[in-house]
Amino acid sequence: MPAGISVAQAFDYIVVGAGTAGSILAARLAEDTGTTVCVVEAGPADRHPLIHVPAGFTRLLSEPSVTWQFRTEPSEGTAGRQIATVQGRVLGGSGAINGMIYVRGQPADYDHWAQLGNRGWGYEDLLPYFRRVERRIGGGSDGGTDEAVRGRSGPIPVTDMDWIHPVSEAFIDAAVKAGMPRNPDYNSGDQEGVGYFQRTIDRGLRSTTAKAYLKPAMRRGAIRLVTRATATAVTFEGTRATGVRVLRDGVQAEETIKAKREVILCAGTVNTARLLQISGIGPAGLLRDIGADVVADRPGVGANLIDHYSARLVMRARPHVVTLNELARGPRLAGQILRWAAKRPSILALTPSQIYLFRKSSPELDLPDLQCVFTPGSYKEGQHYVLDSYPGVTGGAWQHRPLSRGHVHARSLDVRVDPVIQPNYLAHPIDRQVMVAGMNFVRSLLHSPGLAAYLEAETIPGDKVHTDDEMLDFCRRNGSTGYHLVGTARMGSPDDAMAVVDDRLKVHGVGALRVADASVMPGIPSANTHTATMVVAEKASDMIRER
Ligand SMILES: Cc1cc2nc3c(=O)[nH]c(=O)nc-3n(C[C@H](O)[C@H](O)[C@H](O)COP(=O)(O)OP(=O)(O)OC[C@H]3O[C@@H](n4cnc5c(N)ncnc54)[C@H](O)[C@@H]3O)c2cc1C
Repeated sequence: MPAGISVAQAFDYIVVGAGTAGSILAARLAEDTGTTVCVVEAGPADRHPLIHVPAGFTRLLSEPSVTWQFRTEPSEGTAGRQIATVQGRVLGGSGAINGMIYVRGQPADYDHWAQLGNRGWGYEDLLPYFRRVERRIGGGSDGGTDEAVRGRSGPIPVTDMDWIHPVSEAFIDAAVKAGMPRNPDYNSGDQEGVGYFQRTIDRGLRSTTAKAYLKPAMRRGAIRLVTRATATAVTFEGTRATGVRVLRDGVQAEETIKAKREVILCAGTVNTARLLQISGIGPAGLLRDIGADVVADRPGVGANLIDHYSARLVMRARPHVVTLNELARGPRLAGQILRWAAKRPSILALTPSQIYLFRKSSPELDLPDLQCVFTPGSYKEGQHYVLDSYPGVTGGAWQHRPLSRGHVHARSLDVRVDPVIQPNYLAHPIDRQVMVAGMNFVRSLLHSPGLAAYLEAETIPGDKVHTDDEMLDFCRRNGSTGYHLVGTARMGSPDDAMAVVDDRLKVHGVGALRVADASVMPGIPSANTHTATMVVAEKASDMIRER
């Protein structure tokens, strides 16, 4: 780690944020001989051991040394509650603390982006990038992998679930009996069905873009990574971005790093919007309120915030059933640790949910609009990821493509003051309807005859909830973030007043500034958002390198 940042040296590119997207982008840009890249990351290096052990996920969420401990604003959709919407603040970003579930989404998601006028962002355009990211391991000829669609040699390992519980199999059987197809590969372009999630876990360890892209690129040189350094503003000459001001941990004075070609923001959906606003790019009224000099009046900066809102049901399992709740304690846990150390299937290398179900909430629909999940473990009511003291299982649901839209607004020019984050969950009536349909379906599966040998009673929501209105009320009081925030710097054409970047990810109204992270997505994919973010970064790198 350098003792100071040389303000004298200018880099070709400055990448703000060494998260999911920033780590890919910096690595790709540095592939061109002679190109210099400086990466500024607010968080520390990824030395925390729980980053690398998949089961560490639950603990990391409350670990302020590697996270932004953001909270949403109260809203009607959350019955006035605030929700902790933690984001990664460490090398690897949210990808270093996420659930490691690997979902591409539906071709129609990306075709919709293209239909909005974003040239080159349709599914067929993006397929080479989906393939370039991944190293699909397993799923050979009889495992349903279409070699023309999947990638076998990319940096990010994608593996199949290797830890199978009998109650998980019973849940899948129940879904099949209810008419769901068992899908051999939901990442093939045809998502509908039920089965086990694919994961970004390899030989028991989490993969991140920092480990898979950035670190190997740094060993080749040409990248200067500065951790524990928060970008406080983009600097401009007129409307051309010239660099970033940064504040390093424990240092009072800001320093300026200069970019000869471009500044690229990869700070994530919340921080990118806030950084644009405090740098003077955003709705003029908001900029004036926080005291920012207006560089470009772009009303869309911070608008269009989208997230998946999820809720869960819990069933108490019969006393003889050994669920994750029991395996994660005492001598059984010791056994699991030994298995993990020996690289055998273990609960230490699990994703938070193991089973997916992609489903249409109504038969008239063309495509699934719901993601439902199942895991043979359960958490205490009102507490995030604290296991129950009795055997239990959890089912959950969220709507793939919510229509509710929220916003991120800086409260202050000081990056240490958290911004307003208002996702407006369940504000749209269709979102409420689809949420309830998803919960009702999962509930029906949990109570199906095939599961009766394993499960004895519903504990959450339990017998207080019968009607759709009661289920909606339950979701409002108990639902939570999917941690899939996107959209606050959305892509769109110059004549779209609410667009923030164009389809080459250049920020409208200014020069030498791009955004390349989850914030540019105009709509939320029908997926957990890590894969789509990696694809945005891969495509951005080709556009910047004019390839
Ligand atoms: C808890 C959690 C669980 C999730 N689970 C899954 C999952 O299982 N599967 C899935 O597909 N998706 C999942 N996601 C979503 C997925 O991880 C994100 O969509 C994706 O990582 C976003 O990537 P990004 O590059 O936009 O932002 P990030 O990866 O968050 O990177 C942004 C980086 O920029 C840094 N930064 C921010 N502001 C500044 C600043 N001013 N100066 C310097 N650096 C800055 C941050 O510290 C961070 O490292 C999850 C997310 C979370 C938070």
